Amino acid sequence: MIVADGLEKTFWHRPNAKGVLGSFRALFSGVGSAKKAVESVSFAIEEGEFVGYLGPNGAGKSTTIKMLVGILHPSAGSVEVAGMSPQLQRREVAKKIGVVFGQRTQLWWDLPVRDSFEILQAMYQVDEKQYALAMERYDDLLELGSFINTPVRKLSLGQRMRADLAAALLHDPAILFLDEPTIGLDVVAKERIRGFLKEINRVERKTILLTTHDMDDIAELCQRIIVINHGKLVMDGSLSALREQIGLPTTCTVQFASTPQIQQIRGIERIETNGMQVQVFYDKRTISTPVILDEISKWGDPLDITLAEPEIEELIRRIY
Ligand SMILES: Nc1ncnc2c1ncn2[C@@H]1O[C@H](COP(=O)(O)OP(=O)(O)OP(=O)(O)O)[C@@H](O)[C@H]1O
Repeated sequence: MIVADGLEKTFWHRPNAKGVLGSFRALFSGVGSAKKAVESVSFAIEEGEFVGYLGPNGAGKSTTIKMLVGILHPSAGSVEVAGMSPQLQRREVAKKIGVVFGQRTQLWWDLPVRDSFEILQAMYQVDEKQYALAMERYDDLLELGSFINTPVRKLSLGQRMRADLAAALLHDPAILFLDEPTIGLDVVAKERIRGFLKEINRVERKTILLTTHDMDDIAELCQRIIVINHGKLVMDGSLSALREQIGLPTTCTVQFASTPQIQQIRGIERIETNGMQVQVFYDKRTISTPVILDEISKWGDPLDITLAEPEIEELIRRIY
């Protein structure tokens, strides 16, 4: 469905020049430096997959998406979306894809939401029957009814995102590219968007590629994650594979009745204390939980013991 093969994008940064003449000089002087925003990135995404495309700020995520949807031309390598080139067959590819950039809207700012939808209907040549079906389905899932006649500029961020998602889906594309669709939303609005995305992936088998900095988006939605850093692909696999690969520590938190007499335990990663609370970080592949509990019981009287598997935030932090 989506194939990136040795994908690269180099941007040319020129020094700041003063005035129009200076800008022209800078343009033709050849002075400046090349910045590889995306470097030799390859992956293949099958129909119906829900993939998280992750990386720290400036890693090259948006640049990749822009090449996948045909906005940018790769400096090297190739892209295939629904069996076509987004650069050479932009119109045909546009019919197969829906795109949402969380930071920007594709709707007309001063027009009511419904008018934007009708413009998009005409642009994508969606027939009346399909349009009515889409409206019914997405109104049901996204509850558009309460703001369908409101100008886009008056919508809350959550409402705007719901309208943008419906707009991206009006022409029933098989593939969705979502660049930070939950950015800036409150917890309830995020949950609503996630529920919607899960539904269209599961029921309609939409293939979804999502960039996000929200760890709950990843945990709840993505069956597979691809991580890039400094433009290069550093990981591609399931979350559980990632956990195994990184080998992050399990945390055992113990609350003692009185100040514990802590002894070092061989083979653990580290111990952190906070008053009468102690946290032991260990890799279960090296040392078992019963051994840890046995050692801890020698330190004093535990009031409460909790075990926690590595947090997804910590996993991602380690890769970055
Ligand atoms: N049009 C451009 N011209 C020059 N440099 C650019 C351009 N677009 C992006 N870059 C640079 O390419 C690099 C990757 O940017 P990109 O926007 O793809 O990162 P990102 O992973 O999406 O980051 P974020 O999470 O902050 O959105 C950055 O160093 C950025 O400054």
